[in-house]
Amino acid sequence: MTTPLIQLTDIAYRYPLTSKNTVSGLNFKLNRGQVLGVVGVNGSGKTTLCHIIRGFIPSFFQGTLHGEVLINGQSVNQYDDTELSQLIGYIFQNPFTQISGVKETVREEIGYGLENLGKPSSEINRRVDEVISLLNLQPIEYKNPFALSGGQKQLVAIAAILAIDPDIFIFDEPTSQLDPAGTNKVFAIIAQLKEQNKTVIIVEHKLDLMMEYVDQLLVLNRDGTQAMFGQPRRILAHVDPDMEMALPTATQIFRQLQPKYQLANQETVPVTERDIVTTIQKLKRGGDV
Ligand SMILES: Nc1ncnc2c1ncn2[C@@H]1O[C@H](COP(=O)(O)OP(=O)(O)OP(=O)(O)O)[C@@H](O)[C@H]1O
Repeated sequence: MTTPLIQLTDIAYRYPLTSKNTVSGLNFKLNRGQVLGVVGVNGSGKTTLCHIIRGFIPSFFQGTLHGEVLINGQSVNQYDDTELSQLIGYIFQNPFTQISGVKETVREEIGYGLENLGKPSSEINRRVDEVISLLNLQPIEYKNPFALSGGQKQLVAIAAILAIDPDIFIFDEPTSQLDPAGTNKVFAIIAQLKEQNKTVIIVEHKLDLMMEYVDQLLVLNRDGTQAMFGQPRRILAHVDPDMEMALPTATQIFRQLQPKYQLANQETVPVTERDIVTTIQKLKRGGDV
């Protein structure tokens, strides 16, 4: 049996000076090449979970952490900082957090992570050129990172991580500052990462878009406990209506069609546009869904 790339066992964490756990009962595995979507209401602990996987907790945030995070079979705390930055790329929810503040151009900013890893300048230049062209950042290449809009900063933050080419990418709401064109660009990159067999964890409120790419879904309850983990089509078939969970449009349409066409509850439900179109086509032909 292959070792999962990421494995969480009985994770519970409490921030310093707080009286109860922010997240608890987290147990799941992710294999290389899988894309995990993380959903839950505001404050349910999505960012906290990302910090735990990246090892920022408890090294940076302190507090009380129970349980174990294994990356490739080794505890995340046993990697040194350089190894971890090369292994896991982290795109912060707030791109302002990610800008180093020590570089004067976008080009230098994008190469900064590689520079810290001690890469030769020829390699840094090659990688920076590649990601600038991938994300069409040529028009802002020589701008000061602080002069950028929020959306541009977000793309530069993503570019800097892509340049490092880690095995694992954690995207914490990567499109929060982006317009639809920028959002599509980010999802196109996620599709590419998936083709390259990278492992991706993404926190994202744009459920319909996210469903096109994720293999696994983790749903957090309001209190930071794990509600569900598994294949999206399966787990969304079993969402308790009392959970106040936002559902993808395709799943909502299916739920609305169920009473009209007397469709029994299924083991799987449509989660993408293509899923629901196929379901409707079958219904029109009078077939089973
Ligand atoms: N440094 C901290 N110290 C104490 N409590 C914190 C700290 N950071 C976050 N929290 C609390 O932990 C809980 C989970 O926060 P977290 O940011 O992980 O949730 P989230 O699901 O990512 O939220 P959002 O969707 O709003 O980004 C919240 O109640 C938050 O106020």
